[in-house]
Amino acid sequence: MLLLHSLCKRFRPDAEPLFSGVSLAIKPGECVAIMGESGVGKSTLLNCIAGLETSDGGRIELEGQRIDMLDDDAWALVRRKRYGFVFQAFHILPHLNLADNVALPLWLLDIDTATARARAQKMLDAVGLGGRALDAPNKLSGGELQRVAIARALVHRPAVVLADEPTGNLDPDRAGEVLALLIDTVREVGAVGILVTHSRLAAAQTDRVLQLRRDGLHSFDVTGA
Ligand SMILES: Nc1ncnc2c1ncn2[C@@H]1O[C@H](COP(=O)(O)OP(=O)(O)OP(=O)(O)O)[C@@H](O)[C@H]1O
Repeated sequence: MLLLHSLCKRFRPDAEPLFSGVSLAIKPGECVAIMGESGVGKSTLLNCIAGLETSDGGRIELEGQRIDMLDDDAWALVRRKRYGFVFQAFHILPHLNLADNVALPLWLLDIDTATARARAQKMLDAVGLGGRALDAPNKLSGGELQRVAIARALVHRPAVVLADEPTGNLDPDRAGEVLALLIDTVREVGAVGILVTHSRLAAAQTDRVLQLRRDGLHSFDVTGA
C-alpha cells in the first residue's frame, strides 16, 4: 500500500503552496491516473513520491513505513529497489541491446548475471519482444521502445511504478496497447501504479482517475464533458 497523507509542496518558503492536502491510498495491483491543468504540479507530485523533490508537509508511507523523512542515500536505495519509472522519452540506452537494457535495474541491485539475464528475457517475453532480446534499440519503433521501458521498469518487481506521460510520443492505437500492457503488468506484479497523463483515453484505462488541484486530489469523471 502506498499512502500519501496531506502532502504539500512549495518551491519558495514565502510563496503559496503549489499544492497542499494531497492524500491518497493505493493498494497493490491498483493503477491510478492523475490528471490536471498544465503547471498544477503533477510531475512535481510524482517527484515528491519518488523522493526526487522534498515535500513541505504531510507524509508518505510505503508498506506501512514512513519514507518521506529518509536521507538522500536511503531514498536512492528505495528508488532502486522499490520503484520503477516509465517516462515519455523512453530513456533506453542506445549502446546496450534490449536484454541488457531490461536487465540494468537488476545489475544495479547486484543480482547475478544468469538470474538477471533470465528475468530480463522473461520480461521481454511478457511485453511481446522475447525474440528481439539481442537487437539494438535503434531497430525498434517508438511503441516497441516503450514496451522495453515497461519491461525495464518492472523487471525488479517494484512496489511502485511511476509513469509520466508514458504514451505521449505514440500514436493513439499504439498508446492504447502500450498502456494496457503497462496496467496489466502492474497488476500482475502487484505494484502500485501512478500514471500522470493529459489523455482522458489513457486515464480511462486505469482503475481510478483523480484530478490534481491546488487543494488536493479530487475524483474525476473522464467520461464527462
Ligand atoms: N525546481 C523548481 N523550482 C521552481 N518552480 C518549479 C520547479 N519545478 C517546477 N516548478 C514549477 O512548478 C509548477 C508545476 O510544474 P509541474 O511540471 O509539476 O506541472 P505539471 O502539472 O506536471 O505540468 P504539465 O502538465 O505542463 O507537464 C510549474 O509552474 C513549474 O514551473
